[in-house]
Amino acid sequence: MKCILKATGLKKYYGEGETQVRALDGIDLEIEQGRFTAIIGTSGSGKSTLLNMLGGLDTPTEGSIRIGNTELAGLNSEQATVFRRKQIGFIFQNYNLIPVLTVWENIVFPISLDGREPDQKFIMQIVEMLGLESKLDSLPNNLSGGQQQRVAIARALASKPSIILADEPTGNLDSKTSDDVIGLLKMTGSEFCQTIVMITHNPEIAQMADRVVRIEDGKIAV
Ligand SMILES: Nc1ncnc2c1ncn2[C@@H]1O[C@H](COP(=O)(O)OP(=O)(O)OP(=O)(O)O)[C@@H](O)[C@H]1O
Repeated sequence: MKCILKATGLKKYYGEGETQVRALDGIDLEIEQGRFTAIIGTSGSGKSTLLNMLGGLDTPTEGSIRIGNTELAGLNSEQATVFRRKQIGFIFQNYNLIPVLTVWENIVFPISLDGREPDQKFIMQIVEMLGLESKLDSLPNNLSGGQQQRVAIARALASKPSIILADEPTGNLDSKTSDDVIGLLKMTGSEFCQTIVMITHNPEIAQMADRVVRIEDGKIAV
């Protein structure tokens, strides 16, 4: 299968000298297109740092990241922002919805930022899959945690990114809601042929992935 995301010799060090933290200490990782990869590891092992690097939200101390044919280090910050918005959908544990915007406005917000027209038909398909049709005019604070996370998923999918990066997306949800959300994410992922990379502490969710990568002390455990 085609490799869509490749990290080579990835290192991220914070600080210097005795207090230096080696959050990532030499990661080589290839992610295949269309697959669901779970990233697991103990707290502080480097999972979020890795995901942030893979999505270009932070820059490595050393090493390179290639997404498709694009080398992230070759982009200036403006190009990187545009690239991220088009190619990557992010989902975070805390949903990161904008409280003063309605559900619909939240979903289309990243697309409007790019000055693009939202594909209304496509987005309504996602909205229906996620069971959000009746909530489009609501404000996020009036929704349950599971509903808010579904809005965040819809927002991540709406710009048709090739990669979804999710950092503990179900960390704040009960187990039933969490299973539903992961099920929906897997379904939309396979429907739209998206590559999913997800950090999880939950072994049951990791079991649903095509591949599990364990991080230990900033390295991939073998
Ligand atoms: N901005 C920062 N400055 C200094 N150290 C940092 C910074 N961000 C992360 N670290 C350190 O890097 C290491 C890896 O952190 P990271 O958040 O990637 O771990 P994690 O595996 O995602 O943890 P968790 O499961 O608790 O979210 C930790 O020791 C953390 O304290």
